[in-house]
Amino acid sequence: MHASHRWQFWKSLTKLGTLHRSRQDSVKSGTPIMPSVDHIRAQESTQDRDSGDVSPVERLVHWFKTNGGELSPDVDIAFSESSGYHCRAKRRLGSAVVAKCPLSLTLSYLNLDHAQSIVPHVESPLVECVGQVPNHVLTYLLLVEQRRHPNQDRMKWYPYIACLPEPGSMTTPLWFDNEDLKCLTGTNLARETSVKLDQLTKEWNQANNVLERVGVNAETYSFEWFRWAATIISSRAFISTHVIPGKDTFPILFPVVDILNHSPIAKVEWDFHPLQDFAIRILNHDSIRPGDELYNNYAPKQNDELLLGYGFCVSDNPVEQFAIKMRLDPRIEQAARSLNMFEPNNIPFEMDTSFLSSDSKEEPEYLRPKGHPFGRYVNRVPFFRGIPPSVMHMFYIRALMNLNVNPASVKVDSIPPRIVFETLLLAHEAIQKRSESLPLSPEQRHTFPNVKLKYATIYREGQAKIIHGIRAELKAVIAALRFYDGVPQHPVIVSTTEALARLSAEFPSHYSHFKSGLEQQYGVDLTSCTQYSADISSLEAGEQPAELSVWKMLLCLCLVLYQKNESGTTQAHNGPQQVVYGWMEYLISEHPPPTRTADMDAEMLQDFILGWKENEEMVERAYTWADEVVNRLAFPLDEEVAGEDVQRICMYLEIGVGDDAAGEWMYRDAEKV
Ligand SMILES: C[S@@+](CC[C@H](N)C(=O)[O-])C[C@H]1O[C@@H](n2cnc3c(N)ncnc32)[C@H](O)[C@@H]1O
Repeated sequence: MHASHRWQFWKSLTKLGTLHRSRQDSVKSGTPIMPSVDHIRAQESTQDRDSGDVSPVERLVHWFKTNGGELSPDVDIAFSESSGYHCRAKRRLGSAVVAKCPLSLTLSYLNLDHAQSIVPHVESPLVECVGQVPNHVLTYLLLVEQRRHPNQDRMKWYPYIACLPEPGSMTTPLWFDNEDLKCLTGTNLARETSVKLDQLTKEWNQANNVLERVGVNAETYSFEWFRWAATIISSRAFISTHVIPGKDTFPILFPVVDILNHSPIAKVEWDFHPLQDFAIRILNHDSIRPGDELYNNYAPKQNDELLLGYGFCVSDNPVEQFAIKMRLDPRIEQAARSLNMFEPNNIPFEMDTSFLSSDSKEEPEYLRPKGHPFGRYVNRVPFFRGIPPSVMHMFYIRALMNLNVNPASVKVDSIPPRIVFETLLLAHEAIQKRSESLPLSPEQRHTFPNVKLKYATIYREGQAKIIHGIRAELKAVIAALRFYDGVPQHPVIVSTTEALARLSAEFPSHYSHFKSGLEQQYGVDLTSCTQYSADISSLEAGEQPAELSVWKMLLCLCLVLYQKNESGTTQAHNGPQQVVYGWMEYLISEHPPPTRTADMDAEMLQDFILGWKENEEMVERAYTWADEVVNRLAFPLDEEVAGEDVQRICMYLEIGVGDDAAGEWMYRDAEKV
């Protein structure tokens, strides 16, 4: 089979579960029929080779070979606590084929279907259930029957079943107790586990109804054993497609071929001969040394799939991604559609538009960390490349809504920086929120109370690393724009602290008046910037942060100063810098001043705006504008002031309009913004 074929096959392989870490029989219903793990291991290790006793694995190999299976003479099947059964090279491999299993030894529902002649029939009361329960459920029932039959050693697959892991050693989340499940809190698997358990319960109930109807004793098929069979299938079954073409796909067990463990870097080939057999070949068999473990490659699987299906995870899994589900409110989506925002020519950032034609509601979407082997998403804006296009498109739509921008007025090949910035804020806010339920662990743990917790922790921490990595990437851009000191030369994010510093430098007398207004109205002192920052961020005005109101006053004053300068009645103290005027020019272009005034607290204005009386009408109009601008464009930013975490209210401000360099920050890598 060619590599691409193999990849496809693996991709569609059914999901699987766990191994025989400790094969004690945890099933409550009486004495275990099969030997316990300790018993097996005792047999595997202390076997007296001359006594004629046969260990379970020897019995398996004997059964396999005498029934047409092939196992390379250069390999051994070994058992260890950490790897369960696995395959090792005894010596250099003479051939690429490790094991080949004939179709006649496979186990699936098909063995119960006496109308077919592809695989041998088994005699069982379950034959009555064919066509009455889904095929995969019938396979679970057959497995349970084989495992729990009173004369199990006379059953067709006894040597194989005797080497399968027991319920007590299952480590998929279907076997997690409440303590173990806590470790999944905040991860996507928390929900998927409960969905899967619900589905299994439903299937079990339906199977019970059918068993009762056809007169099969349902006691054998307890939920515990049903769940065991489902885990065996998810952790080691293949799909039938390539070996039994022309039939609907179903899970099928290939004894012995399924004994190889997974390595994401193993180079293997799956060699299917339709209606005959299936062999596993090691492509680099020449480089295998005696004693090496021989691995299969279950395909590039993420840890959620590995944990849920197989009960283990790979540390630093190179293909790990973070599944996200984010949807627009259906009414917003409908409105956006009617504005043609789902047309390929309206997709921003040069993103791939294929998501428009796929049913994105069905397909999982993933955040991808830097250096991911699948590559990242195409996006003109480097720091958006870890986020899937459909999700970025959603943030973009919401950004236009927030800014009240008509999509028809935006050229998607030159999106204004303020829109990109709003999109960035929304993306950061959403990712930040999602990441809060998955905090990064302060230190790496090395010991765990049980295997389930070990793998759940590897999964959880891998997920946390990705979402916090993406969050940090976005945050770094915001942080790089955040401005604290000096004279800004480019777009910046400022709080009122820095904006007031500019006012002080450029309009000292207006600043002094404003400063006393702050003291009078809020009791905050501007003599120390740090003290002011800490005080203002802890104050509320009405139900809102007081800093919002300060911004309104400040922008009102700045607009008045700007308009008076325009009309030639005032000039900035510090002449050429005039950052304040540049900011006003930019804000006016974003939000033109209104022609009417709204209600306001005139007395309050008086405290902040020097010369308010003489320019009453102008000030009131300026305040109306400032109120709208702040409500639309100001945003909260969490940061540390004097060792405390506080929330500042900030503005993104460019200096003037038509500055071609204003959007440079959007196309630089996050670290270089
Ligand atoms: C197809 S079986 C492989 C044979 C298995 N070791 C056994 O004892 O039967 C898949 C199971 O092996 C275990 N396994 C496979 N690869 C593993 C790995 N890299 N690390 C830990 N366990 C692994 C998991 O329990 C998984 O559910």
